[in-house]
Amino acid sequence: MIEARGLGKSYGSKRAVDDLSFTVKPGSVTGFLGPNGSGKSTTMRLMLSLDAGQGTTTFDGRTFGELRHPMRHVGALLEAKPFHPTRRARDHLRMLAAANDVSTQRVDEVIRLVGLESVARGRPRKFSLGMGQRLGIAAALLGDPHTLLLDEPSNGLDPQGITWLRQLLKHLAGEGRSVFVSSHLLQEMAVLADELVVIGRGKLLANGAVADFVTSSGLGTVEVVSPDMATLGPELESRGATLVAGPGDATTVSGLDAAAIGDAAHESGARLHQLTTRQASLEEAFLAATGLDEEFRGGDQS
Ligand SMILES: Nc1ncnc2c1ncn2[C@@H]1O[C@H](COP(=O)(O)OP(=O)(O)OP(=O)(O)O)[C@@H](O)[C@H]1O
Repeated sequence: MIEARGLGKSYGSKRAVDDLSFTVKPGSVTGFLGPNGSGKSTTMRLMLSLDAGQGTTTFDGRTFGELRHPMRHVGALLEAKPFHPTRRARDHLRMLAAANDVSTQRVDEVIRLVGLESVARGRPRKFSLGMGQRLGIAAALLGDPHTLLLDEPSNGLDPQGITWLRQLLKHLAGEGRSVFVSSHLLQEMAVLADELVVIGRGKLLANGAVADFVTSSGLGTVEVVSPDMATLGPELESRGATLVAGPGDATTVSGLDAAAIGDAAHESGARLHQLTTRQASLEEAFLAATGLDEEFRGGDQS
């Protein structure tokens, strides 16, 4: 279990992270989402006491600094290519292993796990971004930690690599570990994460189950087909719904769920031929939650 309490950090007059508190549960993948510059990387550095700032983060009750062999408790990937360009990949991992009392056998195990066997004796200088990420992930996994903190681990991975990473992180969470992972890829997060921490301009916007975040956006709609729409339409509007014609002969209703629409149809004597709930996507919910908190916004295409 990770518990972050009152995290804060300013750069000059800019408040990059502002009184941020959240929890990350074991046995699940927790996605860390926020627009560009919202403070994700700063938060992760604060959690590991790599930046001076306010607040505390505990990992199963202890701060990072209190852990005797930190790598055996918390594995972290914070930036792309965090290794010496000319030190061979395997030697880099062996050095980290030695410093943390981890066996050489484990070094070879993680090299296999991330699929770098064929280049393990090569120098990272020649690695692609994706290969570098795999080496960073290998380093994070070296101490077989109970907690993982990964900043944009899918950066530079190809589609097969992203699928591999998803399966790996789900597997690790399934073993009871806490996995905290930031990503810009919302569609990937939608299939990877069970829980979310969402921030905007350094402040917490949401912390909870992905499904609750999407439902609470209120962006879900219901497609209704009824031969008695002339009766049902005004009835739904009087109950607070908004109606839009289509698709096809359906009417798209927002503001009421399927049960409320079914009740309204029953009470007004309207026949229902179809009632289809359409959930909002994580992307729609994220954009609705962070729309006003976006610092860097591209221009409209016109
Ligand atoms: N070393 C620094 N000096 C000054 N300002 C900084 C520094 N590092 C980060 N910032 C500022 O703090 C804010 C948060 O940055 P951070 O990198 O934590 O955001 P992020 O959510 O990780 O961004 P991205 O999604 O683009 O990687 C930004 O406005 C950034 O400009």
